[in-house]
Amino acid sequence: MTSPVVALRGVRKAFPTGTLALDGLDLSVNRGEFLSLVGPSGCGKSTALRLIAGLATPSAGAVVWGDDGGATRAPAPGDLGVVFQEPTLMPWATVAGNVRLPLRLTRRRSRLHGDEAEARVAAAIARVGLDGFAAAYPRELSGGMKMRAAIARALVTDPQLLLMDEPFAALDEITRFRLDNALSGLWQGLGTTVVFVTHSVFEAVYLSTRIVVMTPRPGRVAADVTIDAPFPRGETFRTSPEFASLCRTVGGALAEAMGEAFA
Ligand SMILES: Nc1ncnc2c1ncn2[C@@H]1O[C@H](COP(=O)(O)OP(=O)(O)OP(=O)(O)O)[C@@H](O)[C@H]1O
Repeated sequence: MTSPVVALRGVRKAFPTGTLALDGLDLSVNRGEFLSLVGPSGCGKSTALRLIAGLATPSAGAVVWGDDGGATRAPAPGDLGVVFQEPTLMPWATVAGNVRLPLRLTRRRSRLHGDEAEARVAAAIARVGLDGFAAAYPRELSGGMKMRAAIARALVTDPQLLLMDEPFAALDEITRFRLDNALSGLWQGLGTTVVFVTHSVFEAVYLSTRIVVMTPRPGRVAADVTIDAPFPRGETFRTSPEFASLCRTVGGALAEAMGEAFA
């Protein structure tokens, strides 16, 4: 029996410009899963993520948290981690200073003492493979390292849900593969629920336990595909016939959603 962390129920989102981004979107995010959203450009993937993050509100329908039978209780600060395509680090602060920020914003609630907060920051930095860079400034880091710092910052509060909007899209392919591996390892180790937006069917299949394919705008669910290949999934999986077959299934569902034939 799966238990939802959050569900979008009959969600519609219309912007004041007249754009109808989402209409009739029903999507449950189950505890512990790695869920990817794929879909044509402009179908409302980021909008769906922003609604879950509480950065926007639905025009109709509801965002329902937990098993509370329909209450729309928003999560407490620190229960959510968000990572965008741009790492958005504070340039004047070190890696440790950037990673510490969410703890400073939520410390009163979590009553973390200074030492405990520092230990959490150090652990988060180590988790993403940035040992030795705690005192470095963002300008001293590569694009991949900046993204690792952004992930450490998102994970430092041990969120129950991690939302990621095309986090690796701007990185070169080798760095992207490395970060996919690092993220997959983190997810397996932490048991956090992840919702991940990507344009890459390959990346979605490699990382996910489930992929939701969305229709063109206004977005809703076109297909829901379970990816039940075992973890860890290294290069052996990436080059396997099973991987190729799953990519064909998801690619086919995407082409169908777009009303195209998939060769
Ligand atoms: N704040 C806004 N005001 C007006 N229109 C918006 C706003 N945010 C998004 N949109 C529009 O809503 C639609 C969905 O946008 P969204 O960014 O959610 O799509 P997406 O699937 O994430 O796109 P992409 O894959 O290209 O990143 C688009 O047509 C976009 O232009």
